[in-house]
Parts: sequence; structure tokens; C-alpha cells
Amino acid sequence: MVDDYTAMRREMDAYYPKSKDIPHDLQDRINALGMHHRRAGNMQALIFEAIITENTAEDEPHAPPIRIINDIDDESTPPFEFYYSNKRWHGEGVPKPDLENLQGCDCNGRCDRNSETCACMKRQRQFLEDTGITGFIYDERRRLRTHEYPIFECNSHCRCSDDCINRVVQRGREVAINIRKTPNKGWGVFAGDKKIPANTYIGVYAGECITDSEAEMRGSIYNKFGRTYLFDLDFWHLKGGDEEWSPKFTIDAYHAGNFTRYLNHSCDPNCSINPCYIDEGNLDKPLLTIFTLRDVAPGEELCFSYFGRPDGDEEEEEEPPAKYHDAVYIPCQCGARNCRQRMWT
Ligand SMILES: C[S@@+](CC[C@H](N)C(=O)[O-])C[C@H]1O[C@@H](n2cnc3c(N)ncnc32)[C@H](O)[C@@H]1O
Repeated sequence: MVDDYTAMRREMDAYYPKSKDIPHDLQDRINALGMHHRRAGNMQALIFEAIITENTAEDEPHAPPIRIINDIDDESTPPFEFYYSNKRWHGEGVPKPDLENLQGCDCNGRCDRNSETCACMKRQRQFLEDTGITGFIYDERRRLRTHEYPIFECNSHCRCSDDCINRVVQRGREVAINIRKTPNKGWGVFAGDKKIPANTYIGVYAGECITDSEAEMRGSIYNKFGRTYLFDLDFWHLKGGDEEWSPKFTIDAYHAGNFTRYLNHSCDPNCSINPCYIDEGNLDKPLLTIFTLRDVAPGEELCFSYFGRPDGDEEEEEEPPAKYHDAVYIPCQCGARNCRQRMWT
């Protein structure tokens, strides 16, 4: 199955999704119904779950189905305001995926973690120098060996096999998760019935890739209703020591996105966000990939820190980037012992 899937991806090299093509017909029809119909019992949850399965069957063939659960109030599903998708949709002014500068490896079968010649290994090694890690960033069980470092997976130009150890994010989600209503943070993402081990891939923060100026404009609209799904492509390895550097692109999961748009903030997060490159040679456009930082118990909520990884300096309050000058502060409801008590949205 994975073999077929990767072959299909290779053929589709030339195709990339664009924001203007995000389907919205179903969302429009459902939103046109009266509130009575939109809240009718479990029907909505079944439709929502079916849409998720249908829209993601190709790119996460091993994923257990996602359940929508609400034992808090009578809102049967999150609002039907977005197109459910694991893909990245390219907005106006955003360059298409750079496949010309994408280098593949010439390995046979699975890439060898001790190889001296694997091009993907060499590229990865450049970015792991200060960690002391040799080999790929994944271990034999496909778990992440260090967090918040750029991940360079084998790609469509590589000769290695589909079961190569350096292909993890591209295989799609394999763990069970549910979207569940929380008492005080809206909807959230929770582990399914099984424990999720530390360093496991959870999902990709999917959505529209938009320019910095578009993000600023959308940010001030979202701030008015106190809910934002913007995530800047802002990582240390892109700055190269340049104090003036600012992110060129932002991911907006408002119009299109997947379950990761429901990940809430925690001051003591159990997940991290990591930049990852697969079929993209442009360093400014990594995928945002979510991995567990520690073992997650069955049914536990999955959260990441909206302010980057806590560095232990609790006195230091992170400020929103200058472009989100009208960001709104709200009380943080994460409940962690080290909670900063407030967050910006
Ligand atoms: C990306 S959305 C997360 C999903 C959101 N709960 C929902 O129902 O759509 C971010 C929003 O969730 C809420 N949120 C997330 N983490 C929170 C926290 N720790 N405390 C309070 N609200 C939170 C805020 O309204 C924030 O703007």
C-alpha cells in the first residue's frame, strides 16, 4: 500500500494544491441549514468523521479513524468552517514547491544510518552538528531522536525504498487520536485508547501557506473573534544569526486544515513542533510536524507550546511578533503547574 502511495506521489510531482482551489461547497451547504438541523444529535459528528476519512484516505493509509466526542455540552461537532485536509495549499504570491533544488539519495533498499554517501544523511548531519547525533534524526523505530531541529526526510527524488527508515512524516499519522470538547478551551485533541510513546509522529499542521503580509492582515481579523489558526514558519535554522530576519511565510489552518488545528496551548506541553522537509527544496517552507515529547497516556490531551519550547525561564513572558500588534491576551487555561496564566491569541 505504501509502495503504491509513494509511486503516486512521484507521478504527482508537478501538481501542488493552491488556496484558490480549496473546496467549500459542502461547508456552504451545511452552514446554510438552520441551527436546529446543524445541531441534530449525532448526525453531524458522523458526517464530520466521514469527511475526515474520505479526505485523508490517500495520504494517511495506516491512520485509525478520528472520533468527534463531546461530553461537555450539546455542540455536536466543531463548526463546519473549513475543508478537512492534510495538504498544504499555496496562497497568492507563495512560490510553488521547489523541486529543482531538491536533492535525492542514490541508496539501494533502506538508507543505512552508517552510510558515508547517502545525500539525505549528509544534509541532515549539517543541521545536527551541535547535538552529537550521528545518523538520521529518526531511530530504528521511526521515533524522533531530538526535537526542534530541521528534519530532512528522503523524498520523491530518492532511489531508496518506501520502507526506508528516513520516511516517517510522509507515511502519515499512525496513532489514534480524537477531537474532543474541553470545558474551557473549546475543542482539543486527545490520545485515543492507547498510550502514545515519546517521540512519535502525530501529524502535520496543515493549511494554507500564505505570505507574511497576508498573515498580518488575516491576524487582525482573527483577533476580533479571539481564535487564531496562524502559525509562522519561524525557526532558528532559518535565521542564520541575522537579528533582522523575519519569517516569509505563515500557515493558516482557518480555511483548510486537519485535526492539528485543534491542538491547544500548554505551558507544560507534551508535543513539539518541528520543521520538516520532504518534497521541498526551499528552506523557508518547511512542513510543521508534531511529535510527542514524552509518553502520552490513553485519553490524555495533546498540546504544544504556542510560544516555543519552554526554556525554564518562567520570568520571561513571550511577546507576540510585532506584526500581530493587536494580539489579544486571554487567561491561559492549560492547568499546568508552571502555567504563565495568560497567553496571546
Ligand atoms: C488553534 S485554536 C485551538 C483549537 C480551539 N480550542 C478550537 O476550539 O478551535 C487556538 C485557540 O484555542 C484557544 N486556546 C488554546 N489553548 C488555550 C489555553 N491554554 N487556554 C485558553 N484558551 C486556549 C484560544 O481561543 C486560541 O485562540
